[in-house]
Amino acid sequence: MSALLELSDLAVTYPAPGRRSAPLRAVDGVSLRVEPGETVGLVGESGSGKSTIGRAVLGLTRAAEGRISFDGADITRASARVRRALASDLQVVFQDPYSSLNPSHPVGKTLAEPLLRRKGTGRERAGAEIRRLLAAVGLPDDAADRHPARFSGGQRQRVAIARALAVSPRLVVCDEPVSALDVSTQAQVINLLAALQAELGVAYLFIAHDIAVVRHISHRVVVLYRGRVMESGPAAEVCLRPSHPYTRALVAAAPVPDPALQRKRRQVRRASVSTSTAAAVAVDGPGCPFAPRCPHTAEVCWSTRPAPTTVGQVELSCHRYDPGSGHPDAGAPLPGPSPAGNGHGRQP
Ligand SMILES: Nc1ncnc2c1ncn2[C@@H]1O[C@H](COP(=O)(O)OP(=O)(O)OP(=O)(O)O)[C@@H](O)[C@H]1O
Repeated sequence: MSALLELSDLAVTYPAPGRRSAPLRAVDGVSLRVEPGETVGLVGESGSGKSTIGRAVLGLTRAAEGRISFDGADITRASARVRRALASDLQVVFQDPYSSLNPSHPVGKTLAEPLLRRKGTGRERAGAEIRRLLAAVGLPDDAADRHPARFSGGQRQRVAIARALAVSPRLVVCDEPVSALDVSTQAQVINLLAALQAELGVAYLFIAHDIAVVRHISHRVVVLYRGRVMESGPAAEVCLRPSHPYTRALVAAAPVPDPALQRKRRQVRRASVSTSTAAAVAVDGPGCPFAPRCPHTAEVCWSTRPAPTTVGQVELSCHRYDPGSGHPDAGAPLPGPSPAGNGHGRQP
């Protein structure tokens, strides 16, 4: 059965700043699926290609190679007309709602626009729909008369979510939707997204650099490094028992409230990732992109790109992972409670 969203070997390149250098492969051979009603988290450090994937799905950036399909239809190079038609199925929530909401429009007008574009929706029906949407995202009716500047950051993000949901999309690309919010507001917005998903059956491609946030909302997680998938699988497996040294480093970097545990985690992180300057230098060689930072490298890691292998429900791209013994430190639980959140990843 076809997925709601499917990326197959997606590559996106950007022109290099200098004329002589090769174009940057910001996304390189990424494959993933999002099923209806599911949340797939896309996590990685800054520059790993997360937003580029989101933009390619939305048709804002061109794919250089590979295929993007939505509900079985190839949309990789969809025309503007097809994209316009897709807008009712495919929506986005960005990190900064202030820049994506029109500051001179009251919120009611912003929400009315997509509703009135729908055939057969008159002003009266749109008004009722706006009240329903505001209630769904936990805002009072009179929010419709206020301008974006009169809301807090968390409330503005609720407005952005309401606007995305106004057209009853089947998939929302959430690009760092909570990164600009304080921790307690983050939790409220995450819980809101999860509740709306349970009610409406909408799917999310949820992009964030914080693995704790991603784990809390996602059913499945895809870990990106330099545009390539390092590890993917059920959120609980990937985030609680990370196998790839890079995922282990990401998990160990997530803060925990206890300073003693934090110290132990820092030790794990140091053991997981080399932090030397030389190691931070980009490699575009034939090997594993993580090799310069990895403490487990062998010769093959420098010469050959690792192919994804399946270990239980997880897919890993690592030459050094041995399903029997793992890496020297893989599989062992990280010290202390797992990063924020009280669940073990969400069940589909
Ligand atoms: N328009 C662009 N032109 C040239 N290079 C770009 C462009 N957009 C992104 N890049 C580069 O592509 C790579 C991936 O960027 P991208 O923004 O997708 O990563 P990200 O994981 O979303 O990071 P962040 O969380 O910082 O946004 C980075 O090296 C970035 O500098």
